[in-house]
Amino acid sequence: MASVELRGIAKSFGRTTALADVSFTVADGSFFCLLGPSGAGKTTTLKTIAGLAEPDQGTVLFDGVDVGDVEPTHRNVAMCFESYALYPQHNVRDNLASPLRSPRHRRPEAEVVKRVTEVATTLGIDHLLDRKVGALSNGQRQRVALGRVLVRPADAYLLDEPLTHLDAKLRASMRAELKLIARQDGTTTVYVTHDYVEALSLGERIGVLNEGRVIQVGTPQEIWEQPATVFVAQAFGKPRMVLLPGAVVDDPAGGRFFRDVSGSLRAPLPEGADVAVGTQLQAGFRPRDARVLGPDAAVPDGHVAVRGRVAVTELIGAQIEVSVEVDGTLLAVVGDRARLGQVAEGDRVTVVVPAGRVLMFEHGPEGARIGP
Ligand SMILES: Nc1ncnc2c1ncn2[C@@H]1O[C@H](COP(=O)(O)OP(=O)(O)OP(=O)(O)O)[C@@H](O)[C@H]1O
Repeated sequence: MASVELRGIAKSFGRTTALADVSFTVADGSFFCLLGPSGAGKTTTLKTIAGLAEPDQGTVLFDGVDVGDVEPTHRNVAMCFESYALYPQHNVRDNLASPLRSPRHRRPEAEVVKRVTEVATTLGIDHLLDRKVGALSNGQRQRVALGRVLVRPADAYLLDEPLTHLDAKLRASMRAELKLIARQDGTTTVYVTHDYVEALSLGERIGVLNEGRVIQVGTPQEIWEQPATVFVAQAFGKPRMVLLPGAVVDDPAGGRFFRDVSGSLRAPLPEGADVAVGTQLQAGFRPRDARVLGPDAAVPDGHVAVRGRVAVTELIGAQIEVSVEVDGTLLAVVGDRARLGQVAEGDRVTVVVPAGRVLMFEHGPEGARIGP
């Protein structure tokens, strides 16, 4: 086991910049999720850690030691790619056992059998041990590929979207298993995903990557409650965080506040924020934090309100999603069917949100959050 640190990694392929500036540290024995959209540079980051991609700039350190000159085979990391490399003509048992039979990591046969059985049982593929890999479904193959990584002790596991080909139910149970395995073994794990639910549920810390840059690193709670930018805020949560454009205005009673372009939302500025009058900002809140009231409802204490018209309602099981149009911006609210079920398309409504749940961001898709 080892800590893994990346310092200022840059990597280009021809004219494509895959990594512009990537720095983060994964503590020894911890589970780190790297989240980002397609093309963000997640796989290239993993390959750089594994030594399969040589950075143009920057340093990779294991336990504080620069591993720039250490060959991939000597880095003692186990990596699982999304496009898994298995031996199709061999059965599952031999595929799982092969890392433990290689000259470098050879183990006594009794230990190999024990370990293979354990891993196969954990991943729910023990009934497939005698089956040829070529005769498996994609989801089964993906679990074999993951098993090949987990079967041998390593300083770090590097997992690239290892659950994408599984159905939702299996993915959820594999997530739980993975969490258990990583905790029990205490192996440093870097887990790449573009699924925010996976990142939030698995990661002790999460690094958010976009266009080859680390935008924020933090615990799931920090990332959720204090997103560094609009990009991070909108990368987590479905429906996405709602953003209303507006500007800072003078409060005749003293101080300043935020007013959205429709003029109906007035929200306090974050404590300590020193933003000039006229500065364009965006107010953001999570659809789950909002409630829909009647058009003339009184605004509850400690809440802010915005008025609009219901554009669409959509039933999602016991929940209902209501899209409210406010001066050209669609604003999603999610809640219980029982609570929101009375709302009909075309209704005039008041959307209320606890003032403490409203975040302020600078203008633009990369706008930084203002406040502590
Ligand atoms: N071998 C390569 N040759 C040329 N360009 C590459 C190569 N590998 C990656 N890239 C480019 O670098 C960028 C980052 O790619 P990378 O595979 O790291 O992204 P990713 O976040 O893992 O994406 P995905 O989620 O789609 O797998 C992309 O623009 C990609 O096209």
